[in-house]
Amino acid sequence: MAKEFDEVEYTKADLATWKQVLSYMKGERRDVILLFVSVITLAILDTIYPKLNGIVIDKYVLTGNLEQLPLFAGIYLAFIALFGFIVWTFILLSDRLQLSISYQIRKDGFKKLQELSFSFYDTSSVGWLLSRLTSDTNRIGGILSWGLTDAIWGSMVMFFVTISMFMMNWKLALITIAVLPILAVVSYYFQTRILKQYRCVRKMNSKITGAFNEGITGAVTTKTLVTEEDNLEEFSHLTREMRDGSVRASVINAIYYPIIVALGSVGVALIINVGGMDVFNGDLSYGDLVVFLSYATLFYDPIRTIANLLTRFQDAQASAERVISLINTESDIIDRPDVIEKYGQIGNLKKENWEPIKGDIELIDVGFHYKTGEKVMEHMNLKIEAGNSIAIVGPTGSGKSTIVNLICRFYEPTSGQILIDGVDYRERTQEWLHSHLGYVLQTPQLFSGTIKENIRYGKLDATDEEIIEAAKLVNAHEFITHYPDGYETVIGEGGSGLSTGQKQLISFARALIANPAILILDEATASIDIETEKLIQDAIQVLLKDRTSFIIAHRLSTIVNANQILLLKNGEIAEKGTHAELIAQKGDYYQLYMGQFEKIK
Ligand SMILES: Nc1ncnc2c1ncn2[C@@H]1O[C@H](COP(=O)(O)OP(=O)(O)OP(=O)(O)O)[C@@H](O)[C@H]1O
Repeated sequence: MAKEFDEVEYTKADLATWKQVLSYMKGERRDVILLFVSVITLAILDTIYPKLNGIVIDKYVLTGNLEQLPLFAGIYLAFIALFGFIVWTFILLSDRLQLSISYQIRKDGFKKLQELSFSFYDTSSVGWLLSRLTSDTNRIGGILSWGLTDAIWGSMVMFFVTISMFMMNWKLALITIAVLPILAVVSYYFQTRILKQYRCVRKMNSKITGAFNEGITGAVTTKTLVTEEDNLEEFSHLTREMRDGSVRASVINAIYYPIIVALGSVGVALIINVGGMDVFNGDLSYGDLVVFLSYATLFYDPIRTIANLLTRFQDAQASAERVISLINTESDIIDRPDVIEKYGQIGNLKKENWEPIKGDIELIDVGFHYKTGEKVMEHMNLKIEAGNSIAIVGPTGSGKSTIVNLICRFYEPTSGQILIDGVDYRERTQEWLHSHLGYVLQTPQLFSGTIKENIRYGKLDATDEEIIEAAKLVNAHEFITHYPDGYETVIGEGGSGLSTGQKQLISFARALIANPAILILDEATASIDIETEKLIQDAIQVLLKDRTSFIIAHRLSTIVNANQILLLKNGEIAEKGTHAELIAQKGDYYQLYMGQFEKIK
């Protein structure tokens, strides 16, 4: 089953995962050290600041020694300036660390997505993958930068304040610390509940994103099926649940904060009570009492931060597991080490060892089943000589796409062999095969950019002349030059602004300029006007010339012109031959021809 948009599963901390996540900080060693130093310095300054107040009260205010106050004003100013500088430094460093970690994880994730085979995409939805590379990576980056900053600052403040308190008055120090366990338990209790609500809100948010996605991509279908009202009701239900979850989180927050403040006040009240007596008895100065009151607040504050961090860590743990599992996913189709050694891999292609390709293809006893399904084909044998075109026809689900996916090595046979120029294609790298392979999809995939750029995707170093030549050969030149900007015309995402036929012609030009030895053409079924249809039929013949081609064919002209026709039925080659031979056989192809192709002649 495809993974859900934002599957939320929470597990215990896993050291191996965190070790791998922490390795992303390796390159940032200098920033991490600087961050540690600045946060520890901040905690020290936080501890010193109340002491300054105590000294001013005891030494100058209470003694009336006011002439020294301007000196202290100067010290305060210097202190505040240093404080500001440290805060600036750690905000900058934390942000930088977060961005850099997220960037590196995202880069590795994207690289992995490029490497993974088709079978991976059979079970992972686009939404699920997007969540991994966006919100999950942000969460990991956040916990490693801001989370770490908060944790170090919080624990260091508590550490320095505790030392300072014990140095001043151990009795008051113990009273301050006594409130700590109650605060910690209460904070953890509430933070866990708040987090639970936020998870629920996030899950709803993911579902809403999914609903938006489906609403936008399926807008036409929704309208034609008149399901707007049902969709709206479903969407309202999701947004209501999200609102309710957010309100619940706010309510818990609203209860939590007064309780924390009240508990903190209990600590402060105890200090005033006991400390007041000590001042009265002369065991404590006024200044130190004021310092203790400040310390109580300073000491309790990090509890909230740390409790919040502990719960956020659980979230980040789930994110880390999902992202790391994605990054560690092994592709089902991998080249053998000795093959990589000889032919290289992306980043280090050893093209000098690449044999030129002719385009002979042979399937020997090929059997195949998808990971999740039953056998799609068994003992398939087929031999195609270089330069020949094969039209594959057959009912839906008969295995047409499967056979071309196997030839492209998007999937590998589960038994048997596929030979290219007499050699098992696993003896060479995927890059070798794919660089000699062109695939024109039924729905042409165009990218936002100019028409020229779209054609150039086929051969990145193509000259403008080559691009125009290719466009001319596939009958695209004329309509392109009709645009005021010609080849520089900017087309939108997915080729919006162009008709289906025009998109097809551009994708033909792109395939032609790549000049692959093996071409796969999934012919479009969409009917287009007669004039464009004729242009497309002619362009297909140009495209197929002198290369081994497989066409999942729907047009009679393509089928008739093919060197061989394969009629597939339940993953088997039911009939094979030229059009004339198969018509003469009066078998299934004949029936199909009479019943279906006849109409679309
Ligand atoms: N990714 C997949 N995972 C599991 N089973 C699959 C997958 N793709 C196809 N199948 C199954 O394999 C069989 C052959 O499918 P295939 O897509 O090759 O047929 P097809 O002839 O191209 O069909 P169509 O004309 O509808 O595109 C079908 O039974 C299909 O359900």
